[in-house]
Amino acid sequence: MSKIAFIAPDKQLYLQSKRIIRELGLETKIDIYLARLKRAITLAQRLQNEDVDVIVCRGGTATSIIDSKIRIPVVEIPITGQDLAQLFHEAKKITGLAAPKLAMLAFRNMTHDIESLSDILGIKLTILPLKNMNDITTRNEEIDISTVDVVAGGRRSVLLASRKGIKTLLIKSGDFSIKSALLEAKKIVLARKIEKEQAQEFKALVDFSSDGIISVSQDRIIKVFNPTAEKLLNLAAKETLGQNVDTILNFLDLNPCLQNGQELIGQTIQVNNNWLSFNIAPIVVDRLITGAIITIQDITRVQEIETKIRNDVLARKFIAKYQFKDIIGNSPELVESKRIAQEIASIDATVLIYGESGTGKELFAQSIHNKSQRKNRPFVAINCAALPSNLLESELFGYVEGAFTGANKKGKQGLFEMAHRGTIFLDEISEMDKYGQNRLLRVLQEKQVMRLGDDKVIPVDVRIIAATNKDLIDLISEGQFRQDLFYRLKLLTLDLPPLRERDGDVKLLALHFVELFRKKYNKNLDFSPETYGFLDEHPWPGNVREFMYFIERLVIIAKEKTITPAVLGKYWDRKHAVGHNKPGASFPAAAKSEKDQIIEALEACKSNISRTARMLNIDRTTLYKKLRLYDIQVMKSY
Ligand SMILES: Nc1ncnc2c1ncn2[C@@H]1O[C@H](COP(=O)(O)OP(=O)(O)OP(=O)(O)O)[C@@H](O)[C@H]1O
Repeated sequence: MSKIAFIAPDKQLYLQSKRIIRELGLETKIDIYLARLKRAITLAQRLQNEDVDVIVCRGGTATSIIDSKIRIPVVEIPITGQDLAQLFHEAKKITGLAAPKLAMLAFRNMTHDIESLSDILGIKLTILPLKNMNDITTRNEEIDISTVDVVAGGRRSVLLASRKGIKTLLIKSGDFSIKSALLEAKKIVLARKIEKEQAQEFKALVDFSSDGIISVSQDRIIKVFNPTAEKLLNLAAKETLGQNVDTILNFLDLNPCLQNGQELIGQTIQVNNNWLSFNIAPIVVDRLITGAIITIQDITRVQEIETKIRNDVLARKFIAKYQFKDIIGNSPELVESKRIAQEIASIDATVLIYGESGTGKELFAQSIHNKSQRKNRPFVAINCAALPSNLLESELFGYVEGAFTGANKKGKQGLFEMAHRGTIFLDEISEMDKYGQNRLLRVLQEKQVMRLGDDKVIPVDVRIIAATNKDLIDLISEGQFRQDLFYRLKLLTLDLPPLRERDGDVKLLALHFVELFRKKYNKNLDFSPETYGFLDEHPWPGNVREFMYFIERLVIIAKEKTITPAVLGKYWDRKHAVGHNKPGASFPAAAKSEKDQIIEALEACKSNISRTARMLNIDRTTLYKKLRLYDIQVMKSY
């Protein structure tokens, strides 16, 4: 099948063009057909489907094919100056007049420049333009025999005119006209080849792009819908191509782009539970907006890559290491807490953990994360009491370049962004100030964060586990805590019992920690059976943490191999006993000022906050407060 099809409406033109094509040596490149009007249209449509690049045709048949909305170009055989000169010459000959009055019925596309030529040749010419085949009859009826000497036109026009008794001339295409049409067709084939190659390259680019790409025409019809767009929007291209974009992407406003050429960058929209980023740009041809290109990115993917890079770069591993099996304890209270926590793990909702300091709130939070569907995603923990409120906010929500004095030049990703798809553990939530609470509430409500100093929202999918050792209801009544935030947080609550209420757990924990620290410090040490009972009597106000540090210290400093209650008394830490010592085992409280005591303890513990708090036998929150109260600077970061 050749790329050029010549459709001759009559036999004479068929034979003439066949000869010309042979003369030009184009037999293999051009196929010739004989067909008129309706049959020619059907033929053209078939040829278009058979990959023909261009059709060559003449007169009314060419007009009819073009009108049939065929998609491939149709080259019309023009009426050239030569054809006209020949026609006018014959008109003079058959009328015997020097200046015959000639009426020409011709399709408009055939009559370019005819009028100026008729002036030069001294012919009185009236052109009766034809829009379609029906016009032939109407125009013929309009011809006034008294004012016309000759009628020229196609086969049908000539037939009707001769019935009126007027002299007629058939407009014939000369060889030159046919050749120029064939050369034009050859040029088109070449241009289409280049165009097709470019389209192929463009298609490959679009098909393999990791971005979704949609192209829309000025009249809002979808022209391109690539495979990534299909995947991201969960729509098949065959259902969207040719459709109005407003019915398919009704959440996008294309007016500013299609009407004013406005670009839109990074509009984030949630589609089918996926956060997607949309860019819209106009297609401008010769300063006219001819359509728009929409590109789509999966934010989740972008964020995942960003988080991964960031984590790799910062070597910050947001990993939860504990699991439920690491939580030691057999007491019914603890067993029940573990049971509830495991139920909670399977539900993807906000959790609020209540428990005194050191009861294992973070341990439970990590275990919940590790048993949840988010277990392969980040677990990010932050203690809300550890940082002054403005720093806490920038840590949690991030900031943009120049958001505040001292802000990192390039801005910073907040922990919420880093925790995307994972869990964030907000310990000591009661210490978050009102601004932080407002922002947190927005995150919970809208599932998006806004960096400090920014006006762009970043969608985040984070499960929040908050913990407190304070009664939030008391804080609400004091106006310190937002009630609406409280209700949002307490969807699932978990109460952790203090160690003093866990029957039998002290012994289990003692065995566990002795084993742990014996290995760690390579010491051989055991407890006598009575010692467990002795340890059990202590209220352990700092709960498991306090107990764990106590055993660690004992393993390090005891020189005896077996720890009896008497040996225990010997190593009972005096400072450790301030305030909450076991009844009857009180030691004199230090006479130093509280500030000095704290500074001394900080030095002894190399600024380790947890150890310092343990040494002073206060919880970490209280220590942070006292540090602020006495304006004590801690050199090492905590
Ligand atoms: N049941 C337990 N079994 C083993 N280790 C425990 C248990 N409970 C707590 N721990 C250990 O005690 C320490 C304190 O636990 P964790 O930090 O989870 O307590 P917390 O309630 O979050 O404390 P705070 O409120 O002071 O932040 C951790 O080292 C943890 O591993």
